[in-house]
Amino acid sequence: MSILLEEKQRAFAELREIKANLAARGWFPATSGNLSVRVGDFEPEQFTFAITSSGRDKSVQTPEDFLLVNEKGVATEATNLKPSAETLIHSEIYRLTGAGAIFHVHTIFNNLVSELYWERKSIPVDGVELIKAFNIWDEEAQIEIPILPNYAEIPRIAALVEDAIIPRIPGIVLRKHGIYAWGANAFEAKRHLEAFEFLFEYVYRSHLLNK
Ligand SMILES: CSC[C@@H](O)[C@@H](O)C(=O)COP(=O)(O)O
Ligand SMILES: [Zn+2]
Repeated sequence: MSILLEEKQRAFAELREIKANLAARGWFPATSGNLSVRVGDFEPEQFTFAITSSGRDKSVQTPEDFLLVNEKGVATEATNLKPSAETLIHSEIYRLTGAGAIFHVHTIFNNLVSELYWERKSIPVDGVELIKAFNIWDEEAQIEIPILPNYAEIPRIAALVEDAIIPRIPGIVLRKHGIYAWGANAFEAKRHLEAFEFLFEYVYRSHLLNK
C-alpha cells in the first residue's frame, strides 16, 4: 500500500498539533503516552498508521517525533526511529474497530480509577452528561469502561483487546497504567479522551464524597 507524501505530512501535522495540546495539560509525564493516526486505505489485515516514536519527551517538538508503520507495527520507510513500545495495542484496536486515530495518556485519575475498580474489571459511570460525548444519548445512561491487566509484555495485552472492547465505548484502560481512547478521526478521538478523563475525575471524586 503506497502512502502519498501529502497524506503522511497531513498525519504528522495532525499528530504534532494534538501532541502539543495534550502536553500542555501535563498528560505526557516522564515520556509516557503515545499517539497515532491512520493513513490511507483500510482493510482489517492491511493498513498503515503514523505513530509517535518511542521514549521521547512528548512535550517537545522535534523532526523525529513520528514514523509510519504497517498493521504489524513494522516501519514502512527506512528510518532509525523506533515506533512506540505499545504499537501493537494500536494495531489491534485499528484492526478491530477501523478507527482513524488512537490516543494514549497516563493520568493520575485514570490510574486511580483503574485500581479502584480493578476487581470489577470495568469502571462504572452513571448518568453523567458527558457520556453523550460518546454519542450515547440515553437519559441517565449507564456505561462501563473496560480495564485490562498491565502485563509487561505488550503482545499479552494486545491479545486481550478483542474480548475487552465494548462496541459503544471508544476506550480501554490498563490497570495502573493509562487509557487508550480512539475515534473515527483525531477530532473525535480527542473528544473521547477528554470525556473519559472528565468522567474518571468525576468517578474518583464522587467515590471520596460517598465514603
Ligand atoms: C516512561 S513510562 C511509559 C511507557 O512505559 C509507556 O507506557 C508509554 O506510554 C510510552 O512508551 P513509548 O514507547 O514512548 O510510546
Ligand atoms: Zn503507556
